[in-house]
Amino acid sequence: MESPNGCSRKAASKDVSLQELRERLVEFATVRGWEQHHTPRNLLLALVGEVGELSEIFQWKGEVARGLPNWSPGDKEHLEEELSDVLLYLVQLADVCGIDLGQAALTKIVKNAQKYPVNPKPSPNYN
Ligand SMILES: Nc1ccn([C@H]2C[C@H](O)[C@@H](COP(=O)(O)OP(=O)(O)OP(=O)(O)O)O2)c(=O)n1
Repeated sequence: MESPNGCSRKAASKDVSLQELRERLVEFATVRGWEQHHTPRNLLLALVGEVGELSEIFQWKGEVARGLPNWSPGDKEHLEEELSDVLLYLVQLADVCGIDLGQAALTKIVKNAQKYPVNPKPSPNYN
């Protein structure tokens, strides 16, 4: 079944690994001769720029309900693109820094759980 942006549901539900993205991005840059430009600093600046573009989508909209029920297919497609740009630059940044992003993220989740145990005293942020 086709989604509004033309992607099949099967393709949309495929479990994509960070390693696959990393490999695809290395190929993308290599065949264009862009590796020389993909330095940590340049990729960080590109990432921040894309975070800005992502922010613009939400700018001035007020609070937005989870699932974006009132957004048009076009708005959702735009969001998909900007989220992807952020992810793709983040994956590239981690790669050129020699960081295994998937493992690093799993390790950070463990650290987060230790820092914020279940059933602590009521958090002032949520009460
Ligand atoms: N040197 C580059 C340039 C682009 N890209 C990839 C990563 C992003 O997914 C996307 C970014 O492309 P654009 O700079 O054209 O940005 P947008 O797609 O957001 O276009 P626009 O800024 O016109 O909305 O392309 C990349 O890997 N390396």
